[in-house]
Amino acid sequence: MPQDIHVGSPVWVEVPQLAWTGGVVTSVNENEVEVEISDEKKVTTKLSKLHPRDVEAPAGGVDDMTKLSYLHEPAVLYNLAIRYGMKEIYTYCGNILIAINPFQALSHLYDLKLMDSYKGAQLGDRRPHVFAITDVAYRAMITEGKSNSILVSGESGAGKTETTKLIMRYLAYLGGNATAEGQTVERKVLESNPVLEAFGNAKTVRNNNSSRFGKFVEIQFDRRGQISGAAIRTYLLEKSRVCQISDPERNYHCFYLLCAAPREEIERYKLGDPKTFHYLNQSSCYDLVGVDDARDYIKTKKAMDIVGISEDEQDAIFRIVAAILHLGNIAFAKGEEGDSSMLQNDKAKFHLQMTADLLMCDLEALETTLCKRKVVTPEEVIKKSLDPSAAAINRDGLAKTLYSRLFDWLVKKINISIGQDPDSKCLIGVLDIYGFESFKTSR
Ligand SMILES: Nc1ncnc2c1ncn2[C@@H]1O[C@H](COP(=O)(O)OP(=O)(O)OP(=O)(O)O)[C@@H](O)[C@H]1O
Repeated sequence: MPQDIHVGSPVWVEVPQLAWTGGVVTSVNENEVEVEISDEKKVTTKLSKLHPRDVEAPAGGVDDMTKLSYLHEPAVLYNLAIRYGMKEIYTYCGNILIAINPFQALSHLYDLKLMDSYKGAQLGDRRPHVFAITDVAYRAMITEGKSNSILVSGESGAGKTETTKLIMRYLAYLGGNATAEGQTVERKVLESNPVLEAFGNAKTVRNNNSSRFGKFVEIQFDRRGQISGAAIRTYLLEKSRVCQISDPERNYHCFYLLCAAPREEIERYKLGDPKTFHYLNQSSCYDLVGVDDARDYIKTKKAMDIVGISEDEQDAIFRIVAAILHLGNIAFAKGEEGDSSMLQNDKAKFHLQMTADLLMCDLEALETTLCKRKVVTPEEVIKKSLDPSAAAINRDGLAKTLYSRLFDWLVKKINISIGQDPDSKCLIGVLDIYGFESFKTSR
């Protein structure tokens, strides 16, 4: 709480909608303060809720917020807003870079000329930029001979994935030579993106293409500082989304892509309208504006070709995706014995049959797995019957495990295709992980 606020002090005061607005204190009465915010409009608030305002701060804001007289929330937000208004999306706070999503292509910010200008420059010599941060990480790696990491964090839709791609582009510029490895590795990492996105991204309230997993991209370098390999590690895939989605979000893209596949494939996997699948119809959102799922299905398959996933493997992948959709439609009813369950109807039997066919497993074994739980005691193994709701939970557990194993397998395959360098001297890791989101309930 500022001690020196008195009548006439310029302050920031919290107001609905605007978050913060500037004003001048007109009266102080113990803890109650009256602030004139504009056109003789006044608000009354507690002294502890006010922040001092620097009236001498530069009109165009500052490019490094450690230069601000006051480093509190309203000062930071105001500075970022002024700069954003001037299309300056990057601002430093010491050696941390803050990037504001421009939601429009700013190609002049990322061209070759600009990359040249950041090469070897000291942090702060040039305008704040993601290339400057990357350059510092690279130079430190070269001079100290130690690996380095860049952490990219922010809430959903903030621009983490785009920023990660820009970091990789700049590292390829620094550590690649036009004909060889650097470019190839960067290209391979980027080319694997559509595959990762089809299986790890989904539409959320904030972002139509939200990554629902954390990603650590390792760019490996040899002794000359040239890129010699790369690897992608993934974390914390949001498994619950496979079985549970809320309106107006979507499940993982791959489910909708497969439902929009050419007729031959739809018949092979006995699919149809996404509205007929329990794992998709919990939300009323099926289509995305500007996205053609049928076209993206073909694009994903092409990306799979590029990363070396064979036709047979692609069939196996989509069989699992289809099996998960059928699995979700296996509904249970109360069985004859107490606390037991059985398939609800012929429709459930059809989906069980389809799941077993697609997963190439025994139908009865699958049914038993869903309706019973194995309890291992020191003496024996008991099969305990499950009531319909426990069987549904069991079914969802299987769907989640199948999906996350499939995702892990894809990542492994992508890494083989990109190629790691076992003798790499150092690496730069880029961690793209969501943060700052607070949910009412954590799933
Ligand atoms: N630097 C940028 N220039 C232009 N557009 C951008 C930039 N950064 C982000 N965007 C736009 O914002 C959208 C969302 O960004 P992005 O997918 O990178 O967010 P994210 O933080 O990774 O979100 P999530 O955590 O949900 O995956 C992008 O699809 C792109 O349209």
